Amino acid sequence: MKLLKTDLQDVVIIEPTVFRDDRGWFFESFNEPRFHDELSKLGLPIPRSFIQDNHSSSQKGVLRGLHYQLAPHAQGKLVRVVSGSAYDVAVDIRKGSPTYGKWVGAELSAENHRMLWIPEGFAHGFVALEDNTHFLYKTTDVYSKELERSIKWDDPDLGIDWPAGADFIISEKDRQASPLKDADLPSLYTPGSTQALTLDIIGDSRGSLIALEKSSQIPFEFRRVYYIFGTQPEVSRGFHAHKDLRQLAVCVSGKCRMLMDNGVTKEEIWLDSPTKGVLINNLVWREMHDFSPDCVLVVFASHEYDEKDYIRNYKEFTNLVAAAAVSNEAV
Ligand SMILES: Cc1cn([C@H]2C[C@H](O)[C@@H](COP(=O)(O)OP(=O)(O)O[C@H]3O[C@@H](C)C(=O)[C@@H](O)[C@H]3O)O2)c(=O)[nH]c1=O
Repeated sequence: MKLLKTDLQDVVIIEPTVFRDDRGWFFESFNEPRFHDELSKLGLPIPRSFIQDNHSSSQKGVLRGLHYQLAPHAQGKLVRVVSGSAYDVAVDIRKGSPTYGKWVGAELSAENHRMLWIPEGFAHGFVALEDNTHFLYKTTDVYSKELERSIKWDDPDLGIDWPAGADFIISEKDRQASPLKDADLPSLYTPGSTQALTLDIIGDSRGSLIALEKSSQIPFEFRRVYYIFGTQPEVSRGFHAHKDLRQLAVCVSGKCRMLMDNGVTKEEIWLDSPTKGVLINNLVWREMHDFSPDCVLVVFASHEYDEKDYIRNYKEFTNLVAAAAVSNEAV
């Protein structure tokens, strides 16, 4: 499997290794460890696990998009075509992103077996270039009718260079979509999201060194660093969320199990190497379990300590998540 960069840093084309013989061909259409490994090599974040698969069929000229979902059901999509061909487009719609409003396109076909990885925070659309184009995709979150949104496919502010052809066939919903300037958009980071990071090692014969700098490794201005150590294995900690605070946690020695919950889905990650970090955005309920006796957990925090920023009651947390979803819907 080869990952090819596009003009949008986080969007990549995946070219699987196809094994051909006189019977036909074979390829791995998805291999999670390899996918994660290849993303890490490009310094890209590891996505949440895929939890839904979709399959659509379109006749030539059908244009679907530009679609996305808001938090807490934002979706990353791994898309491919298994019959026919399509011109596939991803648009960076993350407010505050250096590539905000920029788009990339790629031809995906049953023939070239190419896939496109479109992370959360991007809008997605495609036009079928042939009849009977079958589009298959994996998503990192479930479909949400309430949180799905569309941006107008021909918004002049985007200037997408769709392949020329006959009149496109477009659903009524997509005809009614907003232009980017009026759309309800995600931010560069999504409250309620977490992200596993593989930290770059600078090493030589003397050993390894990891340097954490704002921007390259820590995507926020950090104002505080603290560390947790000497926690007994039977003791669990955390059990709170933050209204605004964002953090990056790394076990520089030993290990512990982090449980992160955005009020809708739960994720677990073992911090068991100084090369593994986890970015925890605001509105994430976190718990830390199974500390090894030698565990030293270093945390980089976006703000100084402020008790008022803590949400220590789980019910209050889920109420806040629900209120954030409703206010997203109302925008
Ligand atoms: C996307 C989706 C739709 N549906 C239903 C809703 C509706 O009744 C019917 C058809 O939905 P749509 O018209 O929105 O289908 P479609 O226009 O194909 O939507 C898709 O477009 C591409 C570009 C994407 O990126 C996808 O995420 C998705 O938004 O299927 C689900 O039940 N689950 C799903 O995951």
